[in-house]
Amino acid sequence: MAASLAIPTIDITALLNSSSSTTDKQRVAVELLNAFTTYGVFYITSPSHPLFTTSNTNQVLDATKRLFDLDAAQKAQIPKIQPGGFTRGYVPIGGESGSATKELKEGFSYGYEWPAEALKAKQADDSLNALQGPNAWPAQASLDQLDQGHKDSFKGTLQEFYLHVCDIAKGLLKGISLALALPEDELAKYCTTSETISFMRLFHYLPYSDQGHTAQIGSSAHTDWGFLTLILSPSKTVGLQLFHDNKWQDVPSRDNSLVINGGDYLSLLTGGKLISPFHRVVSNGQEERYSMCCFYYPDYNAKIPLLVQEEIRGQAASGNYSLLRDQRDEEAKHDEAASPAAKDGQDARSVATKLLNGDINFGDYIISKWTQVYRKGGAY
Ligand SMILES: O=C(O)CCC(=O)C(=O)O
Ligand SMILES: [Fe+2]
Repeated sequence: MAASLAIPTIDITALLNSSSSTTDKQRVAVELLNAFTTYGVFYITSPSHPLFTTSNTNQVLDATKRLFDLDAAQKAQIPKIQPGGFTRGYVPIGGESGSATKELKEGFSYGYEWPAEALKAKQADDSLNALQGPNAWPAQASLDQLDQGHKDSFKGTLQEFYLHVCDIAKGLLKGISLALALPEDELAKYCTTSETISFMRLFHYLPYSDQGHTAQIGSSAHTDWGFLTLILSPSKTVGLQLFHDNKWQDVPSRDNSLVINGGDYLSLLTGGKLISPFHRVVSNGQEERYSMCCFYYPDYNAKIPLLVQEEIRGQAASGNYSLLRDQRDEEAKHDEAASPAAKDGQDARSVATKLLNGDINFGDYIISKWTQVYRKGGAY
């Protein structure tokens, strides 16, 4: 097993209460700055918040397991995610990869639950952006089965979990703003409608025996593209790893806490000062692993202004950002015509330059990213 790092756990309570003193918030901001500039990965907790309780973790884990325990025919009824950025529904094994390696996981992706009337009105006047839309829940008969004999509803549990995690993300934005010596509400300006385009992904990783992690992997080495990733992983077995000091090192889950990863967007905003960590998910060859990951995005229309002046954008762009890298598999890279990243005669690299230059917004860009990691070969 790889060595373990001294990754801090930060109590973010002061960022979640409107009555907190500036001193208390500043104290958390200092810890965040330290964690973001050392690893880009850390744990957060807040003992008084319902999210960080064993009973909540068990409830969310139980709902997740129930879903993946559905039989193949029921899973086949759940709409599968499609290329194109708006990812809702079932992710079949092999249906996505950030590299040419097969990722041995299945997933379920959901996000903001629009009130029916609001959704209808927005669909009628065509005012939804391309990352907004309805969730793709299992069929009603499957939902009934998922709820049978359980006091907590499957859908209700997951909806509440999503809202709680988004609240935590909003709290973190305050702390990160302070960490950057910016007004507390500065970063929230880039995330005014984040809750409606961000989403949660439930993952079920399957064990594989290749401990070189080359033939198969849980999640290929990558950085996350958005603002923040918030991960609940009750599995105690090895899984998430961080590339640090030139080697892969375990980031084991801790009770009553979430793992936070800085995203590429946040890192680029800060000229690379806050790290978007290079990470992957591996199997120990024996156990299954479950995780629930919220990918918190900036607004669809967000650009990437440089908020921290002490470093230049050229330096930032030289970092290892998956956001700026072509993640299609090798075969697709040779088939430029079939690649949306290549539209208008642009290759993935020059589209990334457009993003950095502010000529394309985050939402339009991220759609091409999702198409890069979509894999046609997914099977149940
Ligand atoms: O499952 C995890 O713990 C992390 C997954 C991940 O890194 C990702 O999907 O971007
Ligand atoms: Fe990730």
